[in-house]
Amino acid sequence: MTTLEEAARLDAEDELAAFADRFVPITDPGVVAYLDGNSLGRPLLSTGQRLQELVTHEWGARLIRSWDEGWLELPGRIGDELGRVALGAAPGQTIVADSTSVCLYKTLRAAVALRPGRDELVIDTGNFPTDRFLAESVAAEAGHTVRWIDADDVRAEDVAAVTGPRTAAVVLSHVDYRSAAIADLAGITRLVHDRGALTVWDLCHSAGSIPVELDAAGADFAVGCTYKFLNAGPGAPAFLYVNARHHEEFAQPITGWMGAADTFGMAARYVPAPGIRRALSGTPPVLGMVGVQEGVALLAEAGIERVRAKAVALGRWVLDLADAWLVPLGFTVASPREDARRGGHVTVRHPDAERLSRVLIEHGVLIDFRRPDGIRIGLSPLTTGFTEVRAAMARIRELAA
Ligand SMILES: Cc1ncc(COP(=O)(O)O)c(C=O)c1O
Ligand SMILES: Nc1c(O)cccc1C(=O)C[C@H](N)C(=O)O
Repeated sequence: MTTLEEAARLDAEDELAAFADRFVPITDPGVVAYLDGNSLGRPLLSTGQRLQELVTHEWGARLIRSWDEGWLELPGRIGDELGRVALGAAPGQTIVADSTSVCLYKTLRAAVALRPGRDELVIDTGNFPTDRFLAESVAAEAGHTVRWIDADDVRAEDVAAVTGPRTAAVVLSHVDYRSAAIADLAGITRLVHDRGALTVWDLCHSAGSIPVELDAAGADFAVGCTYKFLNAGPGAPAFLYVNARHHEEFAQPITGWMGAADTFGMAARYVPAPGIRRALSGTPPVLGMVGVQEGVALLAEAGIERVRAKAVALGRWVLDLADAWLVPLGFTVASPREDARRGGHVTVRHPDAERLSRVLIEHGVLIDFRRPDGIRIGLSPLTTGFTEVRAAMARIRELAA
């Protein structure tokens, strides 16, 4: 069923439909659909209000006193809430800081240092560039070798094939940025631990879209960004998770004063802070953290389970429309069809995807193109509607015909 009536029925039954009103409305009449929330989530109305208040009151009126009146605590406080709402992480293990790239660098260096005598880092060739580049540079710094998994959709058996007594750490994305394939976080973590190595999970395409159970899986480290499904804003700070069992030995390379035991003691030597705070380096980006706080608060209201249920329904809707309208035109579906294996977007492939993506964007269908031939349709359950998706798919059919 691909009718407008069916789309209207799905929208009417959508328990999360009202959450769209909490976002800055799209006023550009040229926009047919925003399907790129997995690259940049839409802004919450409350973020604008909170930023205004912060500038006027906390910054403008309270001035420097605000650091002691709450700002210094924000990275850990928001981290704990994010951990509770979306990551399955008990308090004291998640902190908001830096960019995902920098958090990856810190955790990779720390992971390698925790496994002396081992000299291999494992990553897949399909991973996001920042992950691959950093695995290579950390390996070069440590005198390690990168062992590549040559797969788009990494399975436990692929990891098993390249890990062994030389493996120090394995870096993987939980949800693949191109295909949306979900990796078996718990199973792979178990397998990597059986081989004596550590895991670093990239949760960029999971956080705020699909429930993650880091503690239950016994994960070692995780990083992720907040500007996608958490709607925190362009360049908003990332997050980093370190399982409590590693806190004492967690040694990250950017040893700034904010991660030191006594930040204002102006000590002669760096002594790391106890707990997750040692993952910090410099002054926390307070303005950027406002967006994270608002995004996490909204997610807490909506509930990650309901968000996931709607992401699955939206994904199925895209697949139904793609099968009916796009496959006959030469498209193929690159994302897993099984709901349990597909994250929060659907990618379709077409030989002319690059040109078609440009034309689609010109016509108000805001998707993105991922090399070599993928059109990525991002589904953000707090803002995306079923009628909106249908309108976009109809436009793709029309422009590709
Ligand atoms: C899987 C993945 N890792 C990392 C990043 C990027 O991290 P950063 O925020 O440092 O640009 C992205 C997206 O930008 C991503 O999709
Ligand atoms: N972080 C981005 C940026 O600074 C500019 C443009 C896009 C991005 C993205 O987030 C891309 C995204 N990680 C992806 O999966 O493609």
